[in-house]
Amino acid sequence: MTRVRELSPYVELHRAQWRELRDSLPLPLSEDELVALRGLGEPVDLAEVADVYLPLSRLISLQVAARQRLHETTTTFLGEETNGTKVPFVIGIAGSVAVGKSTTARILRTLLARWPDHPRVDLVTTDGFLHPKAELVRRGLMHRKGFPESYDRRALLRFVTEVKSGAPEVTAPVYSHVAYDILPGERNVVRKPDILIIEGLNVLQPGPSLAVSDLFDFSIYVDAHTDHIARWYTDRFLALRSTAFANPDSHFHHFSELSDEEARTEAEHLWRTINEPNLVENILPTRPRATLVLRKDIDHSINRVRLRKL
Ligand SMILES: Nc1ncnc2c1ncn2[C@@H]1O[C@H](COP(=O)(O)OP(=O)(O)O)[C@@H](O)[C@H]1O
Ligand SMILES: CC(C)(COP(=O)(O)O)[C@@H](O)C(=O)NCCC(=O)O
Repeated sequence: MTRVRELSPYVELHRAQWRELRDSLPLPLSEDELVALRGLGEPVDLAEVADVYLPLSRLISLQVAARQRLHETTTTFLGEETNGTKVPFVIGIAGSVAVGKSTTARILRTLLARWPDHPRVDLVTTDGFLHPKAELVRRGLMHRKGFPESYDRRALLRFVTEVKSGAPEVTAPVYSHVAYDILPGERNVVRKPDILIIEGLNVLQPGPSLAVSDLFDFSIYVDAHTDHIARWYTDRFLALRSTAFANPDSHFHHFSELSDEEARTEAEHLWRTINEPNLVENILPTRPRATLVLRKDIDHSINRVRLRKL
């Protein structure tokens, strides 16, 4: 194992080194199951699940048990009964638009739920905590979607606090890419999970006071070269013309008729004016805070893993 440098809190491992840490765990996922978890344009294969995600699920599983013992220590110190109650273990997954966070989150969710010690794994995406469209318009933030100020950060913090406090049922709002808005009356319900995964662009942002990242027990940053992500964003935009944009109800339906060249120009404009500045100004600066960084090559494959060990 190579150290990044002396006295560094990180260890950086090539995939071949990280793979060894699987410790002969069997692969509990079939090809068909993986296909159902993959997002548009995400080519992750079973070899990557075995090499990258299985060791990761083993590390997290060990940390879930250790964290539980730590909570019990605090409860005992306070003179309270432990009663065997478990505090949900919270994992944050951050990274740019179009880097593949949602695929990472879904694979991890599925693998973690196959461990007997923590079968109840819930996944919530932070787009549900975007302010509704009318509020974004009122605040002049329609071109800042995904920036920290476009979210109701207090509601997100309250949501995770309630889940960690053991509330029997906590609900989160639901965002729709089709409506381009929060869906009124729809809620995601979370009922005392063993593990909660929170996935979103800016989940690792620190706050002026307590931020949601302060409640994470483990965090993952999905990383790639900015120019590569720009290409993935454009490629996905082109592919969305015949999938999501083809839906007449889609907010972006007018894009479905664009030629390749027109679509490329539009995607590059959206990338340059919204998603790249958000990545550079807000998301990338949070990378050093992540417990684990998954670094992708231009072909989307994960080739390096950086773990914070201190
Ligand atoms: N305009 C859109 N219409 C429909 N689906 C979309 C649109 N933009 C993104 N998506 C989907 O939403 C999910 C999240 O995308 P994104 O926020 O870019 O994160 P990531 O690519 O890192 O998972 C992906 O599955 C993507 O395919
Ligand atoms: C909905 C999003 C802000 C991502 O939300 P997240 O779940 O990461 O908080 C993003 O996918 C998005 O739609 N951005 C707007 C700019 C664009 O469409 O490229």
